[in-house]
Amino acid sequence: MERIMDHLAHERSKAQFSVEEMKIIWAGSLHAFQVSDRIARLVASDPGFRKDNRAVLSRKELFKSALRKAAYVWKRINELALSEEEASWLRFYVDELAYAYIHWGMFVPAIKGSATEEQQQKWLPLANNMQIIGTYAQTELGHGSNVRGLETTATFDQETDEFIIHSPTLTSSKWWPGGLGKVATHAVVYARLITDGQDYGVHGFLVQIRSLDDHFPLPGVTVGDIGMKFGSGAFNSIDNGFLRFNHVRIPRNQMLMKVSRVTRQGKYVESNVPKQLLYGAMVYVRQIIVADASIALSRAVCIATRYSAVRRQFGPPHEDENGKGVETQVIDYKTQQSRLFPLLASAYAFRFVGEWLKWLYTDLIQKLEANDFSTLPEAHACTAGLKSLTTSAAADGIKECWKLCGGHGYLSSSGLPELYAAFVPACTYEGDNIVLLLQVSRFLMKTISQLQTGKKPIGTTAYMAHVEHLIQCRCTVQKAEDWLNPSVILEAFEARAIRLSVACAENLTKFATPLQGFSELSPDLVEAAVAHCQLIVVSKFIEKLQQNIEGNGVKQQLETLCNIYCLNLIHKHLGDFLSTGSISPKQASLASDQLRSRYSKLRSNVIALVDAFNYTDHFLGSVLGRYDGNVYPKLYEEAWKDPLNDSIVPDGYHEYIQPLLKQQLQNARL
Ligand SMILES: CCCCCCCCCCCCCCCCC/C=C/C(=O)SCCNC(=O)CCNC(=O)[C@H](O)C(C)(C)COP(=O)(O)OP(=O)(O)OC[C@H]1O[C@@H](n2cnc3c(N)ncnc32)[C@H](O)[C@@H]1OP(=O)(O)O
Ligand SMILES: Cc1cc2nc3c(=O)[nH]c(=O)nc-3n(C[C@H](O)[C@H](O)[C@H](O)COP(=O)(O)OP(=O)(O)OC[C@H]3O[C@@H](n4cnc5c(N)ncnc54)[C@H](O)[C@@H]3O)c2cc1C
Repeated sequence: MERIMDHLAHERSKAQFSVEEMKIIWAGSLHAFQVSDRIARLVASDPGFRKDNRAVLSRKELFKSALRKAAYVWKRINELALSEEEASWLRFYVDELAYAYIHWGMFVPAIKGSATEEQQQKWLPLANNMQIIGTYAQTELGHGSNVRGLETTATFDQETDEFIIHSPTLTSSKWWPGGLGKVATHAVVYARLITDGQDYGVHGFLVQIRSLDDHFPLPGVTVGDIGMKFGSGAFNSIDNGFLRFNHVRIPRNQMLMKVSRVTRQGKYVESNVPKQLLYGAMVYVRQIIVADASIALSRAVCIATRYSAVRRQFGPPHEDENGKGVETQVIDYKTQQSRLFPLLASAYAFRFVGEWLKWLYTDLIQKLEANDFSTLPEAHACTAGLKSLTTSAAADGIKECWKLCGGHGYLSSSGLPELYAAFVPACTYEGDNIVLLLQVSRFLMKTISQLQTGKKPIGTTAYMAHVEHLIQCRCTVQKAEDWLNPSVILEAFEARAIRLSVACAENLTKFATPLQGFSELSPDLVEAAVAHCQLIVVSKFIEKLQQNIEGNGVKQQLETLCNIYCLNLIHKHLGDFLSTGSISPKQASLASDQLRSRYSKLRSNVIALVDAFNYTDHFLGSVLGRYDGNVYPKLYEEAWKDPLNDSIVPDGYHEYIQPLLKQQLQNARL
């Protein structure tokens, strides 16, 4: 048997902590680690889940392959009688975007969140058994961010006890819903509710769009795919669709009636729950997207880190562990470290804030069930803000990782182009990132105005209670080591965040109306929101370190990562920290010194830190990120697999190359 050479073994031997213990920290618990590890291996060893040919498939082949895999996933879930938790891990590791993401991720949560108990009893078993396949049809051709501006109508017909769903204009066509184009049989459709001639705004309706017998669109329904999207593979395996209704009738009881309902007599009746609960599915998914951001970024970082340890360029002659003369590993260049290590730290930071956000969401749901809506505004602000912050950083980070791998990063076989193409729309879907930050700033301005009324800020805004101190406090750092003190870091971030918010609140008063002020100051408001969200990530990382963290050297590594995450943010947003007087130029320079020294401290541990993600080679899907570091032979092998190399002389030679060459030859002879 061929011995598998581990080109990264020397790197692994340098680690100063227990990788196995870190895997548990990354997974969240021993149980989560064990389940996810088992399912990851199950997927990796099953040829039915092969994905290495995705980049060369045509759109139709890619789509069909995604359909096949989705059906195979369902079959395996049933054959193996997987629990809900195991099934989620299976879908996750299969790593193929398909209609099932929207069915399970949005359609089912929308029903759970907005349907009455009775409606849930009818529809959830059908959806849970995949007897119907659903999509989430909110966005329209002319309206995405502005949900209140949706045009599709749902007009109540008292005579027949039905709603008539209609698309009055081209711009009212539903546009983008995943799984809609070719697969979904049902949709949660967001439409303006009209009864008794009055428009009550946007509500959710459950509408069947295709026959369950022959899959043809039902009468009055026009539906199709919106076309190819950015990048090969990636989102092209999903049929994002368009949908138009021509007076389609649905029974009255297919309005999702938890938040409000229409009676048999056509009377609109509000329940005692806030109307924002209609947007509940978005809060749920935004929280999941934060976890996705840490996964996507950590995948890219794992690839770039392993490859940076394998790749060698320039440098004074070194001897490797076998005494052979070699060039410098690119990971030892300080520029490479200053680009890569903050991304590694961010992956961990996002993991922990994602864990916390999941807790916040679970807590919200428990409170909502007890009719306590008090934490809804904060949960909305946190999910919106952290979704925005983490997806923007992860998308930029993946792109940086591809550049960190030089030319080879641009190859499909690096896995990075597809990862980028698949992840970058997360900056737009579930709310454009800027629009979401403006929601956060609205929440911050409201919190600040309530300080004057004596209302005590809670949760992630609790720091605002100390506004008087934070507005005038001075950072105490005198030497580089002082930057390792978590309370010093926290105070600097709190001071920057509150000073930016207070400046916005003061400036807003200078405008004739709040609307005008919000519009004029929106870039500043976005910066204040970013500062607040970064503070949340920083504080949750620091809180994580205060927990009981077991394992040889694990806590020390996490402390170093936390320091790098925070100090790099100070470095990147120095303008904010200096202009608000939160730190001085001298302290900024000490922060940079400390950051450099943290990179050196982390260096020998980075391969082990990416190993702790516990990603199989199947999941990573990258020649550059292989666990064994055996990059070059495998790149060469992959190159041979390209369809262009199926023949020695390419198709088209006889039509287009040979005549050209012959012509040139004849011309030369003349
Ligand atoms: C192949 C390789 C594989 C690689 C894999 C790697 C990648 C893995 C990724 C995994 C992918 C998963 C698949 C994902 C599929 C994507 C599916 C996408 C679906 C969608 O996009 S669905 C459509 C989403 N649409 C939006 O998000 C629209 C955004 N707009 C809005 O949310 C709202 O319109 C608005 C909030 C911005 C403004 O609305 P409006 O004007 O009505 O609101 P106001 O500003 O006036 O606010 C009113 C008050 O309501 C509060 N509010 C607003 N929203 C909410 C909410 N959601 N919850 C609670 N409260 C809310 C405001 O704060 C206001 O409160 P106030 O007290 O009055 O101030
Ligand atoms: C891959 C993918 C999958 C999707 N899946 C679904 C789905 O399953 N179901 C569904 O319903 N939708 C889906 N969507 C649609 C998605 O939710 C919308 O694209 C998103 O909400 C943004 O809306 P928009 O496209 O209208 O952007 P726009 O709002 O038109 O944004 C365009 C620009 O205007 C700016 N802008 C907009 N409003 C403001 C403002 N008030 N202040 C300042 N700037 C502003 C934005 O920042 C952006 O730069 C999907 C989208 C993508 C890309």
